[in-house]
Amino acid sequence: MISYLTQNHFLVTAFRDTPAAAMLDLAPAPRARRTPARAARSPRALKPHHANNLFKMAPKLSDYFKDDEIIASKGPLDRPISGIVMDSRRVVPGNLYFALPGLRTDGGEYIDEAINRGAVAIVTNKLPLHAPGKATFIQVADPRAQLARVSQRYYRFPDRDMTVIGVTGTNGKTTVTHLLKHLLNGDQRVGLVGTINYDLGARTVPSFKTTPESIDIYGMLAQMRDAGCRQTVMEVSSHGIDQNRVLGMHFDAAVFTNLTRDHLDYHKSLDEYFDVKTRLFTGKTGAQPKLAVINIDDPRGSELVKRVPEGVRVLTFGESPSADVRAENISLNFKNTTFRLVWSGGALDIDSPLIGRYNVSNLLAAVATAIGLGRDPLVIMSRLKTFTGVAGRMERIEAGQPFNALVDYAHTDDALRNALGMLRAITPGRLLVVFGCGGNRDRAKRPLMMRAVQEFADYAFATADNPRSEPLQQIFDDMKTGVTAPEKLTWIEDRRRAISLALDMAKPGDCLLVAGKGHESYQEFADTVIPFDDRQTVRELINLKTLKS
Ligand SMILES: CC(=O)N[C@H]1[C@@H](OP(=O)(O)OP(=O)(O)OC[C@H]2O[C@@H](n3ccc(=O)[nH]c3=O)[C@H](O)[C@@H]2O)O[C@H](CO)[C@@H](O)[C@@H]1O[C@H](C)C(=O)N[C@@H](C)C(=O)N[C@H](CCC(=O)O)C(=O)O
Ligand SMILES: Nc1ncnc2c1ncn2[C@@H]1O[C@H](COP(=O)(O)OP(=O)(O)OP(=O)(O)O)[C@@H](O)[C@H]1O
Ligand SMILES: N[C@H](CCC[C@H](N)C(=O)O)C(=O)O
Ligand SMILES: [Mg+2]
Repeated sequence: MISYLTQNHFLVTAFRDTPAAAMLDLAPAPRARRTPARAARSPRALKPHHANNLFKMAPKLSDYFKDDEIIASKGPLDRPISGIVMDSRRVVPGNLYFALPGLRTDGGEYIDEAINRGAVAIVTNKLPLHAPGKATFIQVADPRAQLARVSQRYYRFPDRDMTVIGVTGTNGKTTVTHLLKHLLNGDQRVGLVGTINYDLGARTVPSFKTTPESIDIYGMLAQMRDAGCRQTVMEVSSHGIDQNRVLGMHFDAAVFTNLTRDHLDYHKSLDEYFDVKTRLFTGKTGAQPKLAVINIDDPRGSELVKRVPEGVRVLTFGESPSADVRAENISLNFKNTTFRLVWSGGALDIDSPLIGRYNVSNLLAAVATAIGLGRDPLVIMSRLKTFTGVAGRMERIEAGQPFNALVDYAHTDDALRNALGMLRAITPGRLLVVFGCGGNRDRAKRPLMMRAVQEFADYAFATADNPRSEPLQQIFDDMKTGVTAPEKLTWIEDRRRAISLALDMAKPGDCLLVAGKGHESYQEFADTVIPFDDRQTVRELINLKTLKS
């Protein structure tokens, strides 16, 4: 459990390892049927024989499992449950606890705790020889996969009540989902699940995982449905696919942005990372999408097109002349991006404040998806005009300083190369960078990120970016192996001080990029998370320095 103060000074208690739904009460109870207890409380109290009938109708444990999903069981299967949970610490009386095997521990270790807290049923991959107490035990082959199936049933298939769009790829998921939400927002409300927040229709809450656990996702989709959302856009991370967090989800469209190096701490190789992403398009997540929207400027995208099964409609996008939806006459500058978007049905002149060539790709992805789903191109065009950008993605900080200052979420070598390459081309003065590498993440990307920064920046400050439980010195040592120009680099552990020194160095005409944390409002250490927001810090420091001078 991690406690921290948000920038607004509200105490937020983040159970990073537990379902956000439990923590933030994101998951609604499934819409109640008239159970005997409810019926007795209601003014239209039922006669006893009606109550008996309703009791028979109340959902039971067995209603959430198909016979062939159960390998063996002990105890009654016809008992009602009060909710589903995957963390023993969150169990309340009447719950069904899923004991999931994990990378660090095994949920099976916490079965006794779950039962002590009142769990009435346990799903596990190994049945205990002597089942303790009166709880029902259900043995299944893959508890994580079963969790998704049960969650989907428990929340009554909310994905089938709305148009669901899943966006995957190494970079651009957040940008494309926010763009899509903006484009599709009209008569019908649009829900969103992703890195920055979860928009549930009636309320928006900060996010704790890009793609949350299946129990959270289905719970959130149920809330969106109840709030009147008929569409939802969702970032689908490779962890999410691999851990069956979206198993069984009916995607109306699946979007592929790109694939570059990341997360090789988790995936064995780039090929395996790609194979995992591919599952979203081939039906290996349980259901084939109706539409696949794929970036063919990326060689992995062209490969993906070949893997999409027949029956899934494919719409390709990119700068490539063979793309179904393509960009022509691209013009890039620091203020806006313009291009002509061409597809078989016509052409649109795009003018967007999103800067950088990669944003042409993001804009194509979003517009191609909206067109592919049959939305009116003229409405798309008019909505695009009012899209101002995504928090912490090339976000400009204007505090009266005589140089450009930007905060961006680039945290891979590819993203850094793109972001810095773009800024290099439009910066008359020097390009200064503050950046770090995340702890407990892909160690091998660290030297590559350093190399990318050294290639483009005139001067860089290497600092902390969520060291988590790794010693910062170890992260720095990994980064050091990528240093090519030590004279253009300073190591500063404290991120605020690194930003301060970079601001001291900046002169008119220069550009400062603070990369890696984007919208994040915290800095995560081994056992504490402190409030930290790059945007706020840059603004504050500029104001302080202006006052002093
Ligand atoms: C690497 C990774 O994805 N790890 C996920 C994995 O953790 P794990 O296998 O280590 O789980 P574990 O700690 O061994 O615990 C096993 C089970 O025991 C349970 N448990 C544990 C302790 C206890 O007292 N009681 C109890 O019941 C846990 O709830 C869990 O279900 O399973 C856990 C839930 O079962 C996840 O919360 C956890 O995500 C961690 C927090 C995480 O940081 N994930 C990141 C890397 C992630 O998923 N990121 C992607 C975005 C990536 C991108 O940028 O593209 C995301 O979608 O957010
Ligand atoms: N299409 C793209 N191609 C390459 N780089 C991109 C692209 N879009 C955005 N970026 C870079 O990657 C950073 C992250 O973008 P974004 O948040 O949209 O990606 P994401 O896929 O959601 O990332 P994450 O997996 O961390 O949630 C941006 O700040 C920018 O530097
Ligand atoms: N979704 C990414 C975000 C990385 C952001 C960066 N600030 C870091 O902590 O490495 C991850 O969890 O790997
Ligand atoms: Mg994201």
